[in-house]
Amino acid sequence: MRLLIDAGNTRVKWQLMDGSIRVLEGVGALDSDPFANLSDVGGKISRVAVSTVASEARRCELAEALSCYTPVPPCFYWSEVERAGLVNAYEDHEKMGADRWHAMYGAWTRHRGGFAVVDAGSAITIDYVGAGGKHLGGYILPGRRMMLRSLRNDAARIGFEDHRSDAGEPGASTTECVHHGLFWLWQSIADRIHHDCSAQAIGRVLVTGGDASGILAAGLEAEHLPDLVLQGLAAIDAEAVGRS
Ligand SMILES: Nc1ncnc2c1ncn2[C@@H]1O[C@H](COP(=O)(O)OP(=O)(O)O)[C@@H](O)[C@H]1O
Ligand SMILES: CC(C)(COP(=O)(O)O)[C@@H](O)C(=O)NCCC(=O)O
Ligand SMILES: [K+]
Repeated sequence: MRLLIDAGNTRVKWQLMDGSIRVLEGVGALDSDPFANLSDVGGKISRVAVSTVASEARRCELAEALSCYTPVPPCFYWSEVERAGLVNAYEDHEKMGADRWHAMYGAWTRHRGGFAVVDAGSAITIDYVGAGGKHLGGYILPGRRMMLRSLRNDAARIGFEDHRSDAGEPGASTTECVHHGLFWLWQSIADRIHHDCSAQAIGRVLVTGGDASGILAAGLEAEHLPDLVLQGLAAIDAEAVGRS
């Protein structure tokens, strides 16, 4: 069986696959033993494929954590210049987060037309791909927890409650101003993505990441694929096995 891992800055997401069947899955912070559910099945793992954007130290910790469950060495996959007609816009492709490349490739394996990929994770990334597979570039913005954390930590007099809100009207308390402000920002991001897509004749938006449902609630018209990074990673790993 194949273990697929998407290690983001906040959480590790994994799926254990038997061919195309998902046998087990898990999610959790690296420090909270996210692979605990693998204890009974570790011996059945024959391949481990990883997409990570965490630091080099965290990458080593991940490999260490995995070694408690399987002796199979993890295979790390990174951003590429090109794959099967999908062409990276970055001059220095190694600088692009692996998750962005794998999410775009997951989208590319599903839709050969143009698309936008929105990954609302620790950071929010938006990437545009034209109909011919050319990556047109993207954006990186702070994500929900990052924004709230910076407001809490970097301003002395912004005290607010934890509170999820799907309201974007002007707030009448600090808590409302912060949470409505976040939703209002997401509404603006959604509008802007729709605008960019129509300007570039992109007809499809795919969204993934821990805050995908929040961005959808803010009006983003998109297909929600929570495991898009793992889908791209799975396709790339399968192609690597096919070649060997
Ligand atoms: N249980 C959770 N723990 C942490 N973040 C969560 C959780 N549920 C939703 N989120 C949201 O998901 C975002 C992180 O998304 P995720 O896809 O896990 O990030 P990453 O891929 O960067 O690890 C956070 O901004 C947070 O608002
Ligand atoms: C932008 C990201 C932090 C998003 O990762 P995430 O928030 O999902 O953990 C990650 O893709 C990354 O570290 N990128 C490197 C810089 C770049 O893509 O240009
Ligand atoms: K991610």
